[in-house]
Amino acid sequence: MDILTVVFIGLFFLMVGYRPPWWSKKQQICTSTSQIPGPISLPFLGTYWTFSWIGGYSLNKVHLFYKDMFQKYGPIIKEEALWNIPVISIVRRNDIEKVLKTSGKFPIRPPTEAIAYYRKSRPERYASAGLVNEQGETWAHLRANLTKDITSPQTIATFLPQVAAISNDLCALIKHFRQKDNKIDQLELLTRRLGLEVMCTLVLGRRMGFLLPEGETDIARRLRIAVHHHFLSCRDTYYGLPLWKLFHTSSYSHLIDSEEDIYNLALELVANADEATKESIIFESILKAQIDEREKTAAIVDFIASGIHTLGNTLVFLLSLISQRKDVQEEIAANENSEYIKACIKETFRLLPTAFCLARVLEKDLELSGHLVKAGNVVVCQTGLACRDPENFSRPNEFLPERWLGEEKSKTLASSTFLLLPFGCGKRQCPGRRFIEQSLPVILKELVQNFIISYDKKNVDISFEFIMAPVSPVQMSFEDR
Ligand code: HEM
Repeated sequence: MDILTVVFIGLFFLMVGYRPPWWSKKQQICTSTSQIPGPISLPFLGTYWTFSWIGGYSLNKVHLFYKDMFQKYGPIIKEEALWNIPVISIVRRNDIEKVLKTSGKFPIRPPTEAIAYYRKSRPERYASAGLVNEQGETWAHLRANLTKDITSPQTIATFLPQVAAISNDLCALIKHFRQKDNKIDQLELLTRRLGLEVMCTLVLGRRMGFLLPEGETDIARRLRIAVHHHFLSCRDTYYGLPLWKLFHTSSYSHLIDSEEDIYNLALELVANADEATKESIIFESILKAQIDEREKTAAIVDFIASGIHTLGNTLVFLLSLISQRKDVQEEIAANENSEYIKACIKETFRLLPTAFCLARVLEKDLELSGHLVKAGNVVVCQTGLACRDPENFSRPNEFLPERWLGEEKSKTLASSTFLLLPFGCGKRQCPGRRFIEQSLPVILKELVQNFIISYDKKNVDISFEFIMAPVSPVQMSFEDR
């Protein structure tokens, strides 16, 4: 074939519109974030309107918004914050993997700006924005100095007998509070009291009595409420219009009030420290850490506050799912094999994660679903939705702990890589992960060995409160086994 024939054939294909696959693939890469689809963005205000009465979505159902957006626009979508700053969400596994794998030495999780701003305004109390919201070298210094013991398997193992004793107290409390028909009226309040007792025991080294049947102590109630308000005001300042930068909005005032309450209550708890507290491994390691003195109180506050609702809500989700399957409860009660319980917990995190997405600031330019996204952009990995995608898991909306066991296990583990990340990923992942993963089986086993748990509803109603939370009140039955 001479050169003229090749040119002629080439021209012919160009004219009839045929393009080889490699050609169209290259051509499809959009190089500007403005080409990423998403809801209409208004000048200056961006896409905030979607969460108003015009848009029809509400912040407490933000997960439904993302579900609809991916259905409407495809696997990559763009929202715009104030000043039209893009926030990109992705749901495909290979995109999520790319983003999480490119994190460098100091991964950047977008901070809760309002907290960072407030803490900066109180230099007499705070030396930085704290472990959760700091970045770069300051974050790495805090992380290295504060998390060694809380992530150590040996240290955690010493706490497990206390976790068992606390779970026992929860069972006694359920027996005390349940009605004649075995129903507990607001289960979420009891599980958060458990979260409070567990976290204080871990950090302060002594039992606080927050689960005593004579009623919630004043300090426990105030701390539980302050942490709840804190999460809600974090959500409102983070996702709402950031008017708090101009003046003290009501959500910013709530945030400050709750930060102050939690700080003062934690100080009160520390001030009442007894010998046991002083001997606590975690408490001692915080006091000895080579960090600014102010960081130590902030760390105690952050550790206690991080665990109360995350643990309490996860437990409600777990119980709501196993309540649908009596056979699973029988298996847990009878089974000495911890693999089965771990499978139930994994399946709960897959279906009802308290943290349903992971955000990062991109450190490198990346091609995500046909779009070139530049370094510096905020990308949100929607892992919760990806875990319910039939492309990733068969029968994705069903609670099937079996998928994590036996023959199915390796297939499920392979398909869950970079998707099932309830505690995040990489250097910034949750330092409480190991403690929660070891404690939850102890708590679950204790409950299931005491009770047959049932729930009238098929699915627990969830609300976004900065983390996922069950809509109050959750009524469940606890019949003696
Ligand atoms: C069910 C319980 C919990 C869940 C689901 C959970 C989830 C998470 C997630 C998703 C992150 C973000 C990770 C990332 O960006 O990669 C995180 C960060 C964090 N969590 Fe947890 N968490 C739980 C319990 C705890 C507990 C008990 C503590 C107390 C030790 C804790 C302390 C923290 C801290 C300090 C960070 C910030 C870490 C950093 O940025 O370096 N969490 N958690």
